[in-house]
Amino acid sequence: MGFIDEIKARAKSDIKTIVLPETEDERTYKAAEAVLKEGTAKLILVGSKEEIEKMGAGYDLTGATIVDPADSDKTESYIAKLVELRQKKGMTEEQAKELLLNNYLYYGVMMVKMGDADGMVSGACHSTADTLRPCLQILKTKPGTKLVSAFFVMVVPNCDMGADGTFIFGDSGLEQNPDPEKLANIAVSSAESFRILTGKEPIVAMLSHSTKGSAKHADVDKVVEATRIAKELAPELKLDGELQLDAAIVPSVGESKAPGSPVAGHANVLIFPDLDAGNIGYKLAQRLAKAEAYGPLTQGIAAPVNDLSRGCSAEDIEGVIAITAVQAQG
Ligand SMILES: CC(C)(COP(=O)(O)OP(=O)(O)OC[C@H]1O[C@@H](n2cnc3c(N)ncnc32)[C@H](O)[C@@H]1OP(=O)(O)O)[C@@H](O)C(=O)NCCC(=O)NCCS
Ligand SMILES: CC(=O)OP(=O)(O)O
Repeated sequence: MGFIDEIKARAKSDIKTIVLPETEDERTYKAAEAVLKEGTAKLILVGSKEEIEKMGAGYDLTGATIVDPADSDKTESYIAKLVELRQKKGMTEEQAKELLLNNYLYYGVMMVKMGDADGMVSGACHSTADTLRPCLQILKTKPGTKLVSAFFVMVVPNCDMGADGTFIFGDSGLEQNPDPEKLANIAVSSAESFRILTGKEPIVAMLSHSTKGSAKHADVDKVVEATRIAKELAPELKLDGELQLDAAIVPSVGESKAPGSPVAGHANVLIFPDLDAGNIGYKLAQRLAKAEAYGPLTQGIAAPVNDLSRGCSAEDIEGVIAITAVQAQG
């Protein structure tokens, strides 16, 4: 069974409720129909009832719950809770009401916060910043974590590298220019996400344009320092750096450029030095190697809320809903 089929089977074993707030986008309905048919999650569609009826007319949405913030009896309590949570940031009742009635992403996040849903998937027609900001503001980090970061699960066809073609790429969605400490945290969290989602041992490469001192630059120093911190944070992890991409995933190149490294040539978790590299890297693999790309998935956040690329397909949304449901199983 491939990665996403295994995830769907896991999702079906303990069904969770996922909110979809992008009811203005056709892909939401196509994905919702597929998820409901397959039974990977229960769904809540948030939006204007008239719009959902109109846009969803051609789809079988049997079993989905439709919540219109304008007439839901929960809206008042969400407004009060949002004011309580964001009062220190100057949020007034009018502002909370305006946000919750007009921005369905905020409404969806409040449903998760209040325990009325287990997770949320959004981002097909909102930028990552607009999708993740409400999640970060309202849900915050999970206990014991200081940093939320984002990763993609990449499934490369006909590939014997990584875990039979499956990789995690982090951070490819959120942290723009992580310092060494943040980069180390991204590495440790990404390793944990790999273990949770694939059930396999993570082998983590801290990527750079240099392998073991082959180039000198402050950017290389950053990755070397991040590697040191990550090893301190998680000494049991198979993690090494700094490694170039070929040294990280191609066994023969790994042996010649980084002999003796426990990671070189075998990495399945790729940690990029910054968001330029991570975001460009995942799109290269997706578009040129035709890899399946699920994400940006968040880690370190208090509840499972996941983003999408605006370039995603309905099938990508369907996959991310199943992954979110599995994350919600804890
Ligand atoms: C997500 C993003 C908007 C957060 O940026 P920001 O400028 O810090 O936004 P804000 O200052 O409004 O932060 C919102 C809240 O999230 C918190 N936050 C931001 N980044 C965080 C992180 N990585 N981990 C935990 N909390 C974080 C802030 O502390 C703030 O909390 P507060 O409002 O309670 O004080 C920003 O990191 C971003 O734009 N990233 C790039 C996204 C992108 O375009 N990716 C490429 C496509 S995938
Ligand atoms: C992940 C990503 O790049 O998102 P978008 O394409 O929406 O900017």
